[in-house]
Amino acid sequence: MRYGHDVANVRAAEQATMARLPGGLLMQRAAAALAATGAEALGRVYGTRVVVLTGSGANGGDALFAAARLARRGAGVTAVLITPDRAHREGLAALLAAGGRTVTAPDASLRAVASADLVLDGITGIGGTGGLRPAAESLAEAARTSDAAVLAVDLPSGVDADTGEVPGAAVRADVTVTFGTYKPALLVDPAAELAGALRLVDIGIGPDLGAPVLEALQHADVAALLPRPGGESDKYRRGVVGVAAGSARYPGAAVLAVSGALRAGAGAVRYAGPGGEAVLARHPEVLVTAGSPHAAGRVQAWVVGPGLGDGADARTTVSEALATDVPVLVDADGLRMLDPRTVRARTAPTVLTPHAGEAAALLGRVREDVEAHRLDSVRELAARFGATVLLKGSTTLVADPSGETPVRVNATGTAWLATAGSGDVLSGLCGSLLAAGLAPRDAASCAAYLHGLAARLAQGPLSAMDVAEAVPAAWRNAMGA
Ligand SMILES: NC(=O)C1=CN([C@@H]2O[C@H](COP(=O)(O)OP(=O)(O)OC[C@H]3O[C@@H](n4cnc5c(N)ncnc54)[C@H](OP(=O)(O)O)[C@@H]3O)[C@@H](O)[C@H]2O)[C@@H](O)CC1
Ligand SMILES: [K+]
Repeated sequence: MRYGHDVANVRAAEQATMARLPGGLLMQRAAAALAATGAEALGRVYGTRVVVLTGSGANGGDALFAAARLARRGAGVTAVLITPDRAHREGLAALLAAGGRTVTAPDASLRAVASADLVLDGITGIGGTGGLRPAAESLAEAARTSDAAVLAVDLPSGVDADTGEVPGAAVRADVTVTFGTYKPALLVDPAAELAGALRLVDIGIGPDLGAPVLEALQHADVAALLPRPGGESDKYRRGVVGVAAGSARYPGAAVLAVSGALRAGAGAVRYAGPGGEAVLARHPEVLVTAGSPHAAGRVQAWVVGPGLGDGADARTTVSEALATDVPVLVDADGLRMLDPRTVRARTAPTVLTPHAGEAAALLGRVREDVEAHRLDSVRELAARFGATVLLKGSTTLVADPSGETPVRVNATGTAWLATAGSGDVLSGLCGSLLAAGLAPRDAASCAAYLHGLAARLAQGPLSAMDVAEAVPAAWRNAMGA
């Protein structure tokens, strides 16, 4: 598991650790790791040009100490002092002692950045608030347009550490070296997208960290959560999933949702709706009824919504599914028919799987607002509906209604997944895992993981059906088989 902790937690852990260790040791550990990553990015250190964007806090101190190490290995180092009278005193002294120089004039600073091989971004770390200020903004822009590798210290400056929001100008890094734990901004978009490759460095604060606010599943976690059929498994033990999706107008959504469900280990899939013929043509093993969910027979979870359209039948379908006492996943068109009171009153779990536009409609906001505040939005939706919410996106988020468990973040997705119908496959996949008995948060986060991994394994341009067909390979891959 990869964990993310908020700033208050990191600061408390830092205090507790520092009380046991000699002063300055944490910063030296941070600087050593930064210098090593910087040297790796440069290939050969001697004779290269390194520029430090130096802010007024300890983030700048880390960067200055790291630069001093590179200067001692023969790099020509220039520290751009954004607030010259407030630069980290010991860090600056170390750099000057190692032969580095400083620059403060705006023109000279921008020229130094433009001709650098490596830029160390030490403007702000976890102490930054709001977007970059104007002086820092032009330097960040110069770094972005230069050929230099940009190495962010702890976080790309300008992002909001706790929320992953990017309130204004920010640095775009190629690599971020972060200390002690991941900060939410490194895992949640839009900030995560500015961080580049991530490198987590253990500086010794781990034992003092409290509960994480974020978790990202890794292969081993998914392998431990996925169901394995035992010797005595019958179809009900493996889970029977009901799919109420598709319409005369959109039969494809039914086929895709069923495909996702079949490939995620369900013992059987029952389909209810007008798309039965199309479903059977592709998947003869499915038990089909033309009626509504009531007519479908016993299932252990329902997937309802993809391609339903918005007619009266669609409303009946959604309310019948919600009236059952099994887990229900609501997606796509089904999300437009949701009343928070009905969802909250359910005794079995409900999972909602909106993309940003659907989430915005549920929250009464505009899409851009949800995209800018993803973590907030997913938490608020989960609380408002009393449901587990999976907010789709380049980094998919899964929040539980209690608000007490860490939000799960999935990073296996690829841009190729933004293809028509891929969400239908995801809902089927997740429905299967719910039917197998996984807790809603586990089902949703494992489904997102497998879905993203399937798209990666399928490689390159792909259709939604390609994603569904690659799910078994993703499953085997996660299981290490
Ligand atoms: N945690 C750990 O264990 C360890 C942490 N370590 C390191 O410490 C870092 C945290 O250091 P920190 O607390 O000094 O804050 P930091 O991020 O340098 O920024 C604060 C300064 O920036 C300024 N400023 C604020 N907003 C701004 C903006 N938008 N644009 C421009 N400037 C802005 C603000 O100035 P002011 O508002 O007062 O003008 C303030 O002075 C952490 O990220 C890690 O790198 C390591 O040494 C190892 C151990
Ligand atoms: K930084």
